[in-house]
Amino acid sequence: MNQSKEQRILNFVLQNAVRGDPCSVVDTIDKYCSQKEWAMNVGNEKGEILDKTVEEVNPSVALELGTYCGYSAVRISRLLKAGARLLTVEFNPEFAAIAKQMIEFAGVQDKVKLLEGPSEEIIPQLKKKYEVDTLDFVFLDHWKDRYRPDTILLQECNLLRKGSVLLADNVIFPGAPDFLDYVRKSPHFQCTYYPSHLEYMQVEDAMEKAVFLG
Ligand SMILES: CNc1ncnc2c1ncn2[C@@H]1O[C@H](/C=C/CNC(=O)c2cc(-c3ccc(F)cc3)cc(O)c2O)[C@@H](O)[C@H]1O
Ligand SMILES: [Mg+2]
Repeated sequence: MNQSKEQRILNFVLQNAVRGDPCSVVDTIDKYCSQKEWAMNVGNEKGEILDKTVEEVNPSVALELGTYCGYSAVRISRLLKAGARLLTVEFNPEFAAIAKQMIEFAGVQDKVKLLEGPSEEIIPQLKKKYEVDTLDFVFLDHWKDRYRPDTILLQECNLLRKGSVLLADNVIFPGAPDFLDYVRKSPHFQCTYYPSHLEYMQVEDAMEKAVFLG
Protein backbone atom coordinates (compact mmCIF):
# COMPACT_ATOMS: atom_id res chain seq x y z
CA MET A 1 0.00 0.00 0.00
CA ASN A 2 1.74 3.20 -1.04
CA GLN A 3 2.64 5.78 1.61
CA SER A 4 0.70 8.90 2.50
CA LYS A 5 2.21 12.35 2.02
CA GLU A 6 2.33 12.70 5.82
CA GLN A 7 4.30 9.43 6.11
CA ARG A 8 6.72 10.72 3.46
CA ILE A 9 7.21 13.95 5.44
CA LEU A 10 7.91 11.97 8.63
CA ASN A 11 10.36 9.65 6.83
CA PHE A 12 12.21 12.63 5.37
CA VAL A 13 12.57 14.05 8.91
CA LEU A 14 13.71 10.71 10.37
CA GLN A 15 16.37 10.44 7.67
CA ASN A 16 17.51 14.07 7.46
CA ALA A 17 16.86 15.92 10.74
CA VAL A 18 18.89 15.71 13.95
CA ARG A 19 17.20 13.58 16.63
CA GLY A 20 16.44 15.65 19.75
CA ASP A 21 16.82 18.96 17.89
CA PRO A 22 13.39 20.60 17.41
CA CYS A 23 14.78 23.39 15.22
CA SER A 24 16.25 20.88 12.79
CA VAL A 25 12.89 19.04 12.65
CA VAL A 26 11.04 22.29 11.86
CA ASP A 27 13.62 23.29 9.22
CA THR A 28 13.58 19.82 7.64
CA ILE A 29 9.79 19.78 7.31
CA ASP A 30 9.93 23.26 5.74
CA LYS A 31 12.64 22.06 3.33
CA TYR A 32 10.57 19.04 2.24
CA CYS A 33 7.29 20.96 1.93
CA SER A 34 8.79 23.87 0.01
CA GLN A 35 10.85 21.72 -2.38
CA LYS A 36 9.01 18.40 -2.72
CA GLU A 37 5.37 18.30 -1.56
CA TRP A 38 3.27 21.18 -0.22
CA ALA A 39 1.57 20.49 3.11
CA MET A 40 -0.55 22.56 5.47
CA ASN A 41 2.06 23.27 8.16
CA VAL A 42 1.98 26.84 9.42
CA GLY A 43 5.41 27.23 7.79
CA ASN A 44 8.35 29.50 8.55
CA GLU A 45 6.96 32.97 7.74
CA LYS A 46 3.78 32.62 9.81
CA GLY A 47 5.83 30.43 12.15
CA GLU A 48 7.88 33.47 13.14
CA ILE A 49 4.66 35.30 14.11
CA LEU A 50 3.71 32.21 16.14
CA ASP A 51 7.17 32.18 17.78
CA LYS A 52 6.98 35.87 18.74
CA THR A 53 3.50 35.43 20.21
CA VAL A 54 4.54 32.35 22.23
CA GLU A 55 7.64 34.18 23.52
CA GLU A 56 5.49 37.21 24.45
CA VAL A 57 2.93 35.09 26.31
CA ASN A 58 5.47 32.63 27.75
CA PRO A 59 2.59 30.23 28.52
CA SER A 60 2.56 27.65 31.33
CA VAL A 61 -0.38 25.88 29.67
CA ALA A 62 -0.90 26.08 25.88
CA LEU A 63 -3.52 24.39 23.68
CA GLU A 64 -3.26 23.65 19.94
CA LEU A 65 -6.30 22.64 17.87
CA GLY A 66 -5.26 20.61 14.81
CA THR A 67 -1.91 18.86 15.32
CA TYR A 68 -1.65 17.45 11.77
CA CYS A 69 2.01 16.25 11.45
CA GLY A 70 3.20 18.03 14.59
CA TYR A 71 5.12 20.89 12.93
CA SER A 72 3.62 23.64 15.10
CA ALA A 73 3.55 21.42 18.20
CA VAL A 74 7.35 21.06 17.86
CA ARG A 75 7.68 24.76 16.98
CA ILE A 76 5.67 25.91 20.02
CA SER A 77 7.05 23.41 22.55
CA ARG A 78 10.70 24.25 21.73
CA LEU A 79 9.98 27.72 23.21
CA LEU A 80 8.22 26.60 26.42
CA LYS A 81 9.89 27.18 29.80
CA ALA A 82 10.71 24.25 32.11
CA GLY A 83 7.52 22.72 33.49
CA ALA A 84 5.27 24.34 30.87
CA ARG A 85 3.14 22.10 28.66
CA LEU A 86 1.37 22.05 25.30
CA LEU A 87 -1.85 20.07 24.84
CA THR A 88 -2.43 19.40 21.14
CA VAL A 89 -5.69 17.98 19.75
CA GLU A 90 -5.96 15.79 16.64
CA PHE A 91 -8.89 13.56 15.61
CA ASN A 92 -7.39 11.79 12.59
CA PRO A 93 -5.65 8.65 13.97
CA GLU A 94 -3.21 8.47 11.03
CA PHE A 95 -2.09 12.08 11.52
CA ALA A 96 -1.94 11.60 15.31
CA ALA A 97 0.40 8.62 14.84
CA ILE A 98 2.66 10.64 12.52
CA ALA A 99 2.67 13.63 14.91
CA LYS A 100 3.49 11.41 17.90
CA GLN A 101 6.62 10.10 16.12
CA MET A 102 7.54 13.62 14.98
CA ILE A 103 7.24 14.96 18.56
CA GLU A 104 9.29 12.09 20.00
CA PHE A 105 12.02 12.41 17.33
CA ALA A 106 12.27 16.15 18.12
CA GLY A 107 12.71 15.28 21.81
CA VAL A 108 9.85 17.47 23.05
CA GLN A 109 7.58 14.62 24.20
CA ASP A 110 7.92 15.66 27.87
CA LYS A 111 6.38 19.06 27.07
CA VAL A 112 3.68 17.91 24.64
CA LYS A 113 0.55 15.88 25.35
CA LEU A 114 -1.23 14.76 22.16
CA LEU A 115 -4.96 14.32 22.79
CA GLU A 116 -6.63 12.14 20.15
CA GLY A 117 -10.22 13.12 19.45
CA PRO A 118 -12.44 15.95 18.24
CA SER A 119 -11.87 19.37 19.82
CA GLU A 120 -15.57 19.74 20.61
CA GLU A 121 -15.31 16.65 22.85
CA ILE A 122 -11.85 17.32 24.28
CA ILE A 123 -12.31 20.99 25.24
CA PRO A 124 -15.08 20.21 27.81
CA GLN A 125 -12.78 17.55 29.34
CA LEU A 126 -9.72 19.79 29.80
CA LYS A 127 -10.46 20.90 33.35
CA LYS A 128 -11.42 17.59 34.94
CA LYS A 129 -9.65 14.99 32.83
CA TYR A 130 -6.50 16.98 31.89
CA GLU A 131 -6.19 19.08 35.06
CA VAL A 132 -6.28 22.41 33.27
CA ASP A 133 -7.31 25.48 35.26
CA THR A 134 -7.17 28.11 32.50
CA LEU A 135 -5.29 28.33 29.20
CA ASP A 136 -2.57 30.95 28.70
CA PHE A 137 -2.29 30.44 24.92
CA VAL A 138 -4.42 28.75 22.21
CA PHE A 139 -3.26 28.14 18.61
CA LEU A 140 -6.20 27.52 16.24
CA ASP A 141 -5.22 25.66 13.06
CA HIS A 142 -7.93 23.01 12.59
CA TRP A 143 -11.03 23.12 10.34
CA LYS A 144 -11.62 26.81 9.68
CA ASP A 145 -15.37 26.63 10.30
CA ARG A 146 -14.66 25.29 13.78
CA TYR A 147 -12.61 28.29 15.00
CA ARG A 148 -15.71 30.29 16.04
CA PRO A 149 -17.68 27.47 17.75
CA ASP A 150 -14.57 26.26 19.58
CA THR A 151 -13.73 29.80 20.75
CA ILE A 152 -17.26 30.06 22.19
CA LEU A 153 -16.87 26.61 23.74
CA LEU A 154 -13.57 27.65 25.39
CA GLN A 155 -15.40 30.60 26.95
CA GLU A 156 -18.37 28.48 28.04
CA CYS A 157 -15.99 26.00 29.71
CA ASN A 158 -14.31 28.87 31.62
CA LEU A 159 -10.95 27.95 30.12
CA LEU A 160 -10.01 31.55 29.29
CA ARG A 161 -8.86 34.11 31.83
CA LYS A 162 -8.11 37.85 31.54
CA GLY A 163 -5.10 37.96 29.20
CA SER A 164 -5.47 34.51 27.59
CA VAL A 165 -4.18 34.78 24.00
CA LEU A 166 -5.76 33.08 20.98
CA LEU A 167 -3.76 33.00 17.74
CA ALA A 168 -5.55 31.79 14.60
CA ASP A 169 -3.86 30.63 11.40
CA ASN A 170 -5.36 31.12 7.89
CA VAL A 171 -7.80 33.92 8.59
CA ILE A 172 -7.41 34.99 4.94
CA PHE A 173 -6.71 31.73 3.12
CA PRO A 174 -8.61 29.40 3.34
CA GLY A 175 -10.22 32.03 5.61
CA ALA A 176 -12.21 32.02 8.84
CA PRO A 177 -14.66 34.90 8.27
CA ASP A 178 -17.16 33.99 10.97
CA PHE A 179 -14.33 33.70 13.53
CA LEU A 180 -12.89 37.11 12.54
CA ASP A 181 -16.34 38.67 12.71
CA TYR A 182 -17.00 37.13 16.11
CA VAL A 183 -13.79 38.10 17.91
CA ARG A 184 -13.57 41.56 16.31
CA LYS A 185 -17.16 42.43 17.31
CA SER A 186 -16.97 40.88 20.77
CA PRO A 187 -16.30 43.26 23.70
CA HIS A 188 -14.44 40.36 25.34
CA PHE A 189 -11.55 40.29 22.84
CA GLN A 190 -8.82 42.75 21.82
CA CYS A 191 -7.74 41.76 18.30
CA THR A 192 -4.55 42.26 16.25
CA TYR A 193 -4.17 41.33 12.57
CA TYR A 194 -0.85 40.01 11.21
CA PRO A 195 -0.66 39.98 7.39
CA SER A 196 1.59 37.25 6.02
CA HIS A 197 1.61 34.61 3.27
CA LEU A 198 0.33 31.09 2.87
CA GLU A 199 2.97 28.54 3.86
CA TYR A 200 5.48 27.82 1.04
CA MET A 201 3.49 30.04 -1.41
CA GLN A 202 3.24 33.70 -2.47
CA VAL A 203 -0.48 33.77 -1.73
CA GLU A 204 -1.72 36.31 0.83
CA ASP A 205 -2.71 34.92 4.21
CA ALA A 206 -2.83 36.30 7.77
CA MET A 207 -3.00 35.42 11.44
CA GLU A 208 -5.32 37.03 13.99
CA LYS A 209 -4.43 37.43 17.66
CA ALA A 210 -7.39 37.75 20.02
CA VAL A 211 -6.63 38.56 23.67
CA PHE A 212 -9.44 37.65 26.08
CA LEU A 213 -10.37 40.62 28.27
CA GLY A 214 -12.37 38.67 30.86
C1 LIG B 1 -13.23 19.96 14.38
N1 LIG B 1 -12.47 19.37 15.41
C2 LIG B 1 -11.23 18.84 15.24
N2 LIG B 1 -10.69 18.19 16.28
C3 LIG B 1 -9.45 17.65 16.17
N3 LIG B 1 -8.71 17.71 15.05
C4 LIG B 1 -9.22 18.35 14.00
C5 LIG B 1 -10.49 18.95 14.03
N4 LIG B 1 -10.72 19.55 12.84
C6 LIG B 1 -9.64 19.30 12.07
N5 LIG B 1 -8.73 18.58 12.77
C7 LIG B 1 -7.42 18.16 12.31
O1 LIG B 1 -6.68 19.37 12.11
C8 LIG B 1 -6.04 19.37 10.84
C9 LIG B 1 -6.83 20.21 9.91
C10 LIG B 1 -6.42 21.40 9.56
C11 LIG B 1 -7.22 22.23 8.62
N6 LIG B 1 -6.31 23.15 7.99
C12 LIG B 1 -6.56 23.54 6.75
O2 LIG B 1 -7.56 23.18 6.14
C13 LIG B 1 -5.54 24.39 6.09
C14 LIG B 1 -5.63 24.52 4.69
C15 LIG B 1 -4.69 25.28 4.01
C16 LIG B 1 -4.79 25.39 2.55
C17 LIG B 1 -4.43 26.56 1.91
C18 LIG B 1 -4.49 26.66 0.51
C19 LIG B 1 -4.95 25.60 -0.24
F1 LIG B 1 -5.01 25.70 -1.57
C20 LIG B 1 -5.35 24.43 0.40
C21 LIG B 1 -5.26 24.32 1.79
C22 LIG B 1 -3.64 25.93 4.70
C23 LIG B 1 -3.58 25.79 6.10
O3 LIG B 1 -2.58 26.40 6.82
C24 LIG B 1 -4.52 25.03 6.80
O4 LIG B 1 -4.40 24.96 8.17
C25 LIG B 1 -6.04 17.92 10.41
O5 LIG B 1 -4.95 17.24 10.98
C26 LIG B 1 -7.38 17.44 10.98
O6 LIG B 1 -7.40 16.03 11.15
MG1 LIG C 1 -3.02 26.43 8.90
